Formats: sequence, C-alpha cells, structure tokens
Amino acid sequence: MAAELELDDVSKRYGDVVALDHLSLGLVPGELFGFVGSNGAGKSTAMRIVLGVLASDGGQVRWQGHPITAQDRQRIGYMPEERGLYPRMKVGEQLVYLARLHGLAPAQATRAVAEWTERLGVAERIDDEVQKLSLGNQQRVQLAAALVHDPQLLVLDEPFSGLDPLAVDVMSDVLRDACSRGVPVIFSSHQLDLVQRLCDRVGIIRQGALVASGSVEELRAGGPSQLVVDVPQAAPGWAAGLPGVTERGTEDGCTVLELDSGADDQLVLQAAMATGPVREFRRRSPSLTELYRHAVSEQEEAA
Ligand SMILES: Nc1ncnc2c1ncn2[C@@H]1O[C@H](COP(=O)(O)OP(=O)(O)OP(=O)(O)O)[C@@H](O)[C@H]1O
Repeated sequence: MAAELELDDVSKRYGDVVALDHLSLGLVPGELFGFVGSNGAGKSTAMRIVLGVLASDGGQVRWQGHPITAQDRQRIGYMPEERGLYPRMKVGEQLVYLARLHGLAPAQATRAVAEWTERLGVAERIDDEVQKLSLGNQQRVQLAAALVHDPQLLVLDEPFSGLDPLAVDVMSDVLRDACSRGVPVIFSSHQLDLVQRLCDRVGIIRQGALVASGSVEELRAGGPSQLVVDVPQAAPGWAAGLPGVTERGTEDGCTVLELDSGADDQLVLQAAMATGPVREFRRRSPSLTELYRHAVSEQEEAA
C-alpha cells in the first residue's frame, strides 16, 4: 500500500545541533505508528515539520504523493508537546473555536464538540475554564481539539504522558478507532510497553535518524533470542561462562539469558539441570524496551 504521509530525507539543524539527520519514514492509511527515542532524539522536531510550524533545512514532506500543502495541513489533528490550549477559555467555546478554524460550519462544530467531549469523558466540564481542569483532563480536551475537525491524519506528541490508566485506555481506543476509519496516526511516547501493545509499526529514532523500524513482531523476531529459566536451587551466576550466553538479570525469580545466534540452548539446559530442578525453560523474543536499549546502546558503542 502506498504511503499517505512521507518524510523523505528530512534534515533540520538548530545552530550546531543536528536535530534531524536525513530522516525518512512513511505512514500507510489506517496505520498506528509509534515514534520512540530518547529525549532530544528529534521526535517533536519531525512532527512540527509535518505540521509546518517549523521549516526543514532539506528533504520533503509529502501527503498522498504530492508535497504537503497548507490545505492538507488544515486536515491534520495535532497535539503539540507544549499543548497550547487557552487556559482562561471555556472548554466548549475553545473546542468550537478550534473546529471553526479548521473549516467546520457552526452547527457541525457544536455537534462534533458534543460528541468528542462525551466520548472522552469531559462533557460535564464543557463550561469550565481549561485551567480549572486537572492535567489529565486538559489532555483529554487537547485530544478532542485534535479530533473535532475530522482529521485525515493524527500527529500526537506524547499523548499518553501523565494519563491515568483509564484515560490511557480511552486514548488507546480513540486512536485505534481513528485507524479503523483509515486515518493514519503517528504518536511519540516513552511508554514502550504501551507502544508495543498498541502499534502496527514502530520507528526508533536516535540523534535525528531512524535506527530501526518495522512491525513490533518484525523487530522482536530480529532481536537476540532470550531464555527464561527457573532454577530455584541455582547459585547466582550459574550460567556464567556458557558460550554465547549473557545473563540479563532476573524476572519473577527466573534467570533471563540472552543467546547469540550460534549459542546452544541444550548446553544451557544441561547447565540448568546440573543446579537442581528446572521449573521453567522457555525461549522468547526480547521486548520492545529491550530492543530499544539495544538499538540505542549499540549505536552509542559504535559512535
Ligand atoms: N528551538 C530550539 N532551539 C534549539 N535547539 C532545539 C530547539 N528545539 C529542539 N532543539 C534541539 O533539537 C534536538 C531535538 O529535539 P526534539 O525536541 O525534537 O526531541 P524529542 O525527541 O522530541 O525529545 P523529547 O523526548 O525530550 O521530547 C535536541 O537536541 C534539542 O535540544
């Protein structure tokens, strides 16, 4: 499927700081894309360039195959990192105003605001000033602001930060629904468990460049294999010295081992059995968090 949104070789510097270093990525219709990377890796910069609030130094942003225009950008739902609601304006008035700015007729805007505030659980706060809401509820209003004008694309900068678990569920459902209507969604997050659970595809960015991207399954399958071993009577370090095996710590009393591609898991099993009973012995793929650490530290070692 052809990408709807494409960043092609996009670069951006702030003085000596390279914020984006020839970044390329594409989003297909209805795709939920998780954008992860350390603080300062360039996620917000990339999103601002998509929105046109910041100009790139090189490269191109394309929408449906053509260089993105101001009119296309009108149809983007954006949640900026710095948020940007007017604190003294009432929730409802503000949302209607923002919907009108994006071209909705008054009746349409009022209807969309009623629907989205209801869906996001802030309908009762519609006549309150934004500043009187808790931060999490302000964030729900911010998401409503991104959605009220029926966007063709959602670009959300850390939409999950600071949300309670129920609000995380509401946000996740809303994003999934947007995708099921064909709207591509790109969002940044440091909550990698959530990204792993939610996203169709993930991109890991480091120092302005994509160091890994693919579906969570692809990334996990390409990572180093792990063994989880429960050997209750083993002394610490029981697996030390086994060829191609690195101990990665313990989880719920089990030893987690990482295997190089040529490592022999049967040797590990023999070593485990030599310690006493083996209650559990299973292979698994690394989590996104582990892959992320791997991708970032590998690059640092290579630098
Ligand atoms: N207005 C600016 N002036 C100078 N440098 C900037 C500016 N905005 C961003 N930078 C720098 O550009 C780089 C990328 O920053 P950016 O905010 O895009 O990262 P990020 O991945 O969104 O980080 P975080 O996860 O902390 O939000 C960083 O080194 C940052 O310090």
